[in-house]
Amino acid sequence: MSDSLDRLYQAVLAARDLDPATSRTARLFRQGPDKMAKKLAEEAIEVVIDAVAGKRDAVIRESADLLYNLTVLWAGAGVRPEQVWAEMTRRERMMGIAEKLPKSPKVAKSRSGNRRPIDALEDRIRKLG
Ligand SMILES: N=c1c2ncn([C@@H]3O[C@H](COP(=O)(O)OP(=O)(O)OP(=O)(O)O)[C@@H](O)[C@H]3O)c2ncn1[C@@H]1O[C@H](COP(=O)(O)O)[C@@H](O)[C@H]1O
Repeated sequence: MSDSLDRLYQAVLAARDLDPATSRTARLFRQGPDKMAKKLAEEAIEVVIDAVAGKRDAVIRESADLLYNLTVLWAGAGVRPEQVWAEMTRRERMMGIAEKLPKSPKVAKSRSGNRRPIDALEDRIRKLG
């Protein structure tokens, strides 16, 4: 899958400076990050609605639209796909290590309540050295 997204990302970069009248991607870049974010959110909602409705084929189509709009947003935000793959690999490794760790009491959320389990796990692994 990452190969497809890598190719799409390169295509999005290539379309960035095309004529917005004929290129949706160029138009999105011209409209800026707020529009990119709006389109991505809209696509995510369309995937959700179709999934809840059990429309499998629509979920497939809308998921492709979602991934397209995600790569456009990445490009607009200066995020490269390999940075996302690296983060996913990091988490995969941590989860792999986690399976071998002794079970620990559920990590209490910090007062702000926004502690992500993956970050708490990373702290545990770091403390174990
Ligand atoms: N992969 C895609 C791709 N996936 C989805 N889309 C478009 O994104 C839209 C997502 O659905 P929406 O319901 O949001 O679109 P819509 O119904 O037309 O409504 P609006 O977005 O116009 O409001 C669809 O119109 C699709 O045509 C894409 N548009 C372009 N690409 C690729 O991006 C590259 C650049 O293409 P251009 O943007 O055409 O230069 C090429 O490699 C293309 O294949």
